[in-house]
Amino acid sequence: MPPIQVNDTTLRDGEQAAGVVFTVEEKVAFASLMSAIGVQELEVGVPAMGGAEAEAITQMTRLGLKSRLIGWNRALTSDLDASLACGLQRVHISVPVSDLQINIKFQGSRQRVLDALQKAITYGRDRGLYVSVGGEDSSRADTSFLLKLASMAQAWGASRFRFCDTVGVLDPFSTYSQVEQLVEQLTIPVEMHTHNDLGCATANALAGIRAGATSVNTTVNGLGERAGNAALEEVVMGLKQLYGLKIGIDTEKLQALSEFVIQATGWELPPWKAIVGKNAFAHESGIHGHGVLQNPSTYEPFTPEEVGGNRRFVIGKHSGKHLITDFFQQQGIQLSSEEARSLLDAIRKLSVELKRDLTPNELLNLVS
Ligand SMILES: CC(=O)SCCNC(=O)CCNC(=O)[C@H](O)C(C)(C)COP(=O)(O)OP(=O)(O)OC[C@H]1O[C@@H](n2cnc3c(N)ncnc32)[C@H](O)[C@@H]1OP(=O)(O)O
Ligand SMILES: O=C(O)CCC(=O)C(=O)O
Repeated sequence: MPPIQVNDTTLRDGEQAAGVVFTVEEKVAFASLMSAIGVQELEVGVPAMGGAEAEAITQMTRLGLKSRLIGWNRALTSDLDASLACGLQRVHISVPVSDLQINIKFQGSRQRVLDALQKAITYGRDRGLYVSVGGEDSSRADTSFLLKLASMAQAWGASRFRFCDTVGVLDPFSTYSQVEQLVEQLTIPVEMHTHNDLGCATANALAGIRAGATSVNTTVNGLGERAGNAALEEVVMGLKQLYGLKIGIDTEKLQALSEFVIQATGWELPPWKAIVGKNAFAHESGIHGHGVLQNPSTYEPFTPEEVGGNRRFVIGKHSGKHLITDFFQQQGIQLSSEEARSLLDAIRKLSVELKRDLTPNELLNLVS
């Protein structure tokens, strides 16, 4: 596989999640953190919004970060002026490519879309900008128009084309075949932008990469419009675990990044969230505990340390004697197997009554 890069859009599509606002300080701190852990590119926001958004982007451009910074724009020269005013050297220009979206935004005229795109690309290139182009709603577009627009964008000077599954309607198989055609048609890199409306965002991002895309949009915790985007932590660990690709991002910082976004949004994650959820490395069940105590690989695909997390053993309704014997041993209490058996009955009873796992104190009280 060719080298893959992440273009993380937590600061743009992530913040578009209904109800989320990052402060200027949070945006700047997040960008610095992402740069420090090796994320290659950051889509930092929408300069045309002005105000605090433009202020945050301007501050980020002055930091001299290692990550490349790119701003999101409509196909309007006024949007590009706003990006230039923030000091950005890279711009992403988005145009709708499905007829459904073209009807809403370009009066149903494909030609108007092409004209606006040509004008915007030329305007950006004339000012020395790196130009990436996004085909909004690519997955629902007429394929021949998508391929035509992408080829023309390349001819007009675009340096990358973004394939967007804007409303998350593809599965990995359809993603693969659509992206494969784009990759075959273009000489510029293709970037994946996938949404999670059907729970396929990460799988589709990886399928696009398998089809030849070399850049991928992610957001930390999968934050983003509606059901969110492909999660940074899932895509990076997917590339590493499934394809053996280490893309230069320090995976041991994934947990800290996730916590940063939880703090900044005020939104907790479901405990079962892949990679960074509270239960991603937690074990309560007897059979799992028995296995993990001997060899964590029995029920863990990789170590929690690899993603900056912790292994937790939880004692509750589903636990078995090995797990509770180990817990009490760590408290300096040796249990015979009969004692463990009778304690297990008490643990189950109390756990059912309380409808949850037991705390260390509750467990010690049961013994005393
Ligand atoms: C799939 C995506 O996530 S796309 C990114 C969407 N992100 C956002 O919308 C967040 C930031 N957006 C904003 O702050 C505002 O929408 C702004 C500043 C961009 C524009 O605000 P407003 O001028 O108030 O317009 P509003 O948002 O109501 O409508 C969008 C306008 O952009 C036009 N537009 C939409 N997409 C494009 C495009 N790719 N190229 C050119 N024009 C476009 C619409 O046709 C509409 O035009 P109109 O003002 O002439 O009717
Ligand atoms: O960059 C684009 O063209 C649109 C990106 C986007 O947010 C989407 O399609 O969901």
